[in-house]
Amino acid sequence: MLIRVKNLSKVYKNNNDEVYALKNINLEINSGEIFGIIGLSGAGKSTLIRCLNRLEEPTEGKISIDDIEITNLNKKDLRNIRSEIGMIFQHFNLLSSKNVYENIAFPLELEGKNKKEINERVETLLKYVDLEDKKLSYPSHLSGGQKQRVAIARALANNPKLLLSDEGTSALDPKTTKSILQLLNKIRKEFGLTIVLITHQMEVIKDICDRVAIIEDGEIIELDTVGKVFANPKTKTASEFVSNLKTNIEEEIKYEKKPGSKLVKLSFLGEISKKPIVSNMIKNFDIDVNILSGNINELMTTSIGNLTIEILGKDEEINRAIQWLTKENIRLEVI
Ligand SMILES: Nc1ncnc2c1ncn2[C@@H]1O[C@H](COP(=O)(O)OP(=O)(O)OP(=O)(O)O)[C@@H](O)[C@H]1O
Repeated sequence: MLIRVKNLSKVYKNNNDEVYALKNINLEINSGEIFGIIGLSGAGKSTLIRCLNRLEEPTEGKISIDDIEITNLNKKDLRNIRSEIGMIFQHFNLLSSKNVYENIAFPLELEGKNKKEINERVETLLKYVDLEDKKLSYPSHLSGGQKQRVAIARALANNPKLLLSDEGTSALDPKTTKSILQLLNKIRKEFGLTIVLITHQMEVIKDICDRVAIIEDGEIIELDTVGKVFANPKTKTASEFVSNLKTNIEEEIKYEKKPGSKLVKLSFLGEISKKPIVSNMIKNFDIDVNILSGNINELMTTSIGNLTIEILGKDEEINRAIQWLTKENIRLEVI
């Protein structure tokens, strides 16, 4: 589903208080894309994702989904389009009095499907999310990861074209988070679904998203492919999110810099990481290089390498080498 958001604003009014939760948001999300929205607490993420299915009413602006302007729809048409949008939540929102089978069957019952259709669909979904052995269990007897699998199966029951995830992995441990993200990616690939997710974890963006919007105080302050934001974050907030990912910073700090040397942190995006940059640098300039730390972050569509090196030599030679690195389009930071 192609989503277009134009000049979207949301103001919450409580008595005499006004909160500007979203300020003039513009974005397009492509069909089949996994689009991440990241921001700190209170930035406006939930408000934004909830406006996409009108769980929250926008104050101003337009939202269209596959060229249908949802901001204008009457209740009946809104219900129809909502049946094509699935949603999962941080705390799963399962019905505690219904077992796994009944939770997944619930949206199908609301759609008026007959028992046979419901049974076939629920069995298929149980298999898909790998929970066939839990079909008679109640939510209170499931782990967080299992609960989210049930919620995903329920969200997929009516074959939606768009899946919204409101912090869908925030309550899960890192290993379970990975497995849920893998499941979401499998769903996107196999069903061609568009997925929009909000999160405050850069790890989630790194692992699964094609593009990311960074939201702060109700505004989008950065929007690009995940690779570009990782390799070259433009705002302070984006830099902080990126650097919060595990790096070998501690080792760098422990390392004692020798007099006359420079510590340089290099970031390589995609193809460039395959070039023998360091050995070319040593050949071209009268310098020595010590590699202090390195890591590679695998993103959805590319990879980013980070390398921290110590360059030893005469000042002017080191500076020439640094200039050369910049010309090779390598992002670098002298520490
Ligand atoms: N129903 C409401 N009434 C009044 N203010 C609200 C309401 N819902 C959200 N807000 C305010 O709108 C702003 C954005 O909130 P929102 O929940 O969208 O942020 P968020 O980025 O999802 O935060 P979190 O990560 O903590 O959930 C905040 O200042 C919040 O206090």
